[in-house]
Amino acid sequence: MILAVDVGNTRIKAAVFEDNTLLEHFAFLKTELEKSIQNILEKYKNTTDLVVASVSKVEKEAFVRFETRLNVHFISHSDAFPFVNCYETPQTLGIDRMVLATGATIQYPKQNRLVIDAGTCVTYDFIDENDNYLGGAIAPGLQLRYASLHNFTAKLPLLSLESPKHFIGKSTSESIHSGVVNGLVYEIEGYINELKSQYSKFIIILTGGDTVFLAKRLKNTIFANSNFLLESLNQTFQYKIKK
Ligand SMILES: Nc1ncnc2c1ncn2[C@@H]1O[C@H](COP(=O)(O)OP(=O)(O)OP(=O)(O)O)[C@@H](O)[C@H]1O
Ligand SMILES: CC(C)(CO)[C@@H](O)C(=O)NCCC(=O)O
Ligand SMILES: [K+]
Repeated sequence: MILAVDVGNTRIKAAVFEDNTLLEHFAFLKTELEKSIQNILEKYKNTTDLVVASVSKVEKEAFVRFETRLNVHFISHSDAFPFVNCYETPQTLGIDRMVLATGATIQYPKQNRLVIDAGTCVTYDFIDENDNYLGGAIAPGLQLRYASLHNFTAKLPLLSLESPKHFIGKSTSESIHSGVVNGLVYEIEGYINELKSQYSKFIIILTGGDTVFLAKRLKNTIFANSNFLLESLNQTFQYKIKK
C-alpha cells in the first residue's frame, strides 16, 4: 500500500492506494500534518511507501520521522517523468504541475491534453499528443480572488464562495460573487476556446478543491476528478520506481 500526500498552498490532501485503486482520501491542515498521517498509518497498517509532492514550505522533517516505519519519497525535479519538459524554466515548474502532467500522459495516452487544477491558484497545463509538456498559465483561485478584493481595498468585505444569484449584481456582495465566480468561469471557457483555435482536438481534465463547484458551470465537456492529482502522484511514483 502507498500513501500519497499532496502538500498544497492551503491544505494537505492524502490518499491510500492499493496498486491503482484509491482506498480512501483525506484533507487536513498543515498544523495537523503529523497527527493525521499517524492516524492514516494506524488504519492502513500495510502501507509500505509514503510519497510526497509539495509546493509548500512544509518541512521535510515532518515526514522523515516516519522513515522508521516505511520508505519516504519526495518527488523532485530530478525524478524520471514520462513527458518531455519544454518549459523554458524547467527547474521552476511546480512539482504539482509535473505530477498532473504525468497523470495526464499515463491516463490519457497519445492525445492532446489540457489539465486545469482549481486550487489556491488555478493552473493550466498542456501536454501534446507527442508527450511534450508545453506549459500553460497560472491565475488566482476562487478563494484567493475573494481574499484579494478584500485585502487590497478599503470597502470590500471578505466573502466566502457562493453561487451568484444574479448575473447583474444588485449589491456589493452580489457584485463580488458575480465578478469572482463568473470571472473564473469565463477565464476557463476563454482559455479552452483559445486553445481550440490552435489544436483541433484535446481532452480536458479538471481537478483541485473547486472541481465540483466549477464543473457544473462549464459548457465544455470535461473529465472532472477531484482526486486526479493524488491518482497522478501514485502513478508518478510507480513510474519512478520502474525506471
Ligand atoms: N475544506 C476546504 N478548505 C479549503 N478550501 C476548500 C475546501 N473545500 C473546497 N475548497 C476550495 O478549494 C480551493 C483550494 O483548493 P485546494 O485545497 O486544492 O488548494 P491547495 O491546498 O492550495 O492545493 P494547491 O496548492 O494544489 O492548489 C479554494 O478555492 C476553496 O474554494
Ligand atoms: C502555481 C502553483 C502555486 C500551483 O500550486 C505551483 O505549481 C507553483 O508553485 N509553481 C511554480 C511556478 C511554475 O509552475 O511555473
Ligand atoms: K492548484
